[in-house]
Amino acid sequence: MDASKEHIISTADLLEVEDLYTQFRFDDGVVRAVDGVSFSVPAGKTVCVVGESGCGKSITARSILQLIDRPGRITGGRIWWRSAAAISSAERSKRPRRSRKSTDADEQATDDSGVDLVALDPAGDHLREIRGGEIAMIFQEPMASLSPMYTIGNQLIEVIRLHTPVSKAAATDRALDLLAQVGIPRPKHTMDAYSFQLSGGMCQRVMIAIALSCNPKLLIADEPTTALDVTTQARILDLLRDLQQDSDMAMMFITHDLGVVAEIADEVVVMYLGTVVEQGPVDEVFEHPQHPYTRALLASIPRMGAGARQRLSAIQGQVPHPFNYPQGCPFHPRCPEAVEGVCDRVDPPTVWLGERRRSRCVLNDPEFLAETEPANEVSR
Ligand SMILES: Nc1ncnc2c1ncn2[C@@H]1O[C@H](COP(=O)(O)OP(=O)(O)OP(=O)(O)O)[C@@H](O)[C@H]1O
Repeated sequence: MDASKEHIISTADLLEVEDLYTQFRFDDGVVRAVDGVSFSVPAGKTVCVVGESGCGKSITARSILQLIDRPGRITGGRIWWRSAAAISSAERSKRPRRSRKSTDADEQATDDSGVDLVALDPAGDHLREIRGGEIAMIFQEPMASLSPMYTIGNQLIEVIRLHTPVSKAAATDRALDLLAQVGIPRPKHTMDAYSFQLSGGMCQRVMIAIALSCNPKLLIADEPTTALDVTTQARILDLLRDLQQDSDMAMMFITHDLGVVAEIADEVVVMYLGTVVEQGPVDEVFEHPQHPYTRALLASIPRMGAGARQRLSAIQGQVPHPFNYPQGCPFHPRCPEAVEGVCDRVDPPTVWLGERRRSRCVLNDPEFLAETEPANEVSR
């Protein structure tokens, strides 16, 4: 096992994404949406994934549950799911098959410490049980995720009964409890409403209730507040933070807003052009950012009390389209600290700066930089 993997694997990690590649293949090129991503989510903690638009945050999240539309495909890597249920299911899969529909792919996906979600049969029972059961996901557009054809109550009851064998009456009681838990003022009234009769904020609360209905171990939230007004955004964030703190649920929260990260994250994963450029405990990353991209992102946040005339520094240039993936460090064309002849030529090494802290930049590895600089190569 190489040194970088030793750091990633920890028994406390519930989810471990290991060198994940997801690509969209077209006649005229390949979009390398996720290009060798590794990170982990510890049980009960909130990990925020940040980066500008198009950096691969959503495709990483969707890859976890195999929700990638064609022509997209996971082309490499593993995604270890290590909940207690996944581990006991791994043990079950070693016994002779019984009633549960377990395919060869599902059996091969398991080892003693969990299940590799990438290797599960996309149409098999195992992935279906995990999706919406142990791992729930909420999206940016709550209205689009709810059906306008059925009442909120019907949709909530259906999800509850899909994953738990309870009577309709018991599912109705649970639905009412969940609506109250997510702060819906008149749960009984809302049970009979349709999504188009509710505000965006109320729809997102309903989606959170649906997500929580099976007591997930991990909630993946893909920019869940972006489509909402600022006040509603703050309320939904408070709700998610309270729910997460009251349970042992872990959260993977995708956002481009570092203000949100500062409020809710335990750890942060900074993505750029399909890669993780920096990762670590949120306080350490915010106080001592190691990657020039993280520094640029942080410099672009407006600061309270800096006065009306403060200048926001925008990051120069744009995220290149993954059809035009630059050679060397993916950030070098926009990087104010790029080293000519190095960053435009070689892949930056991943440098571990602590047990859960790393950065992917030659500046963090002076030895590698010294060895790679063109002047040194000539003299060798
Ligand atoms: N269905 C698709 N077909 C082709 N390319 C896609 C598809 N979906 C995403 N991509 C490409 O994959 C890359 C990563 O996209 P992704 O949606 O993960 O970015 P993101 O960081 O979540 O951005 P945003 O914050 O705007 O949601 C982008 O270049 C995007 O254009």
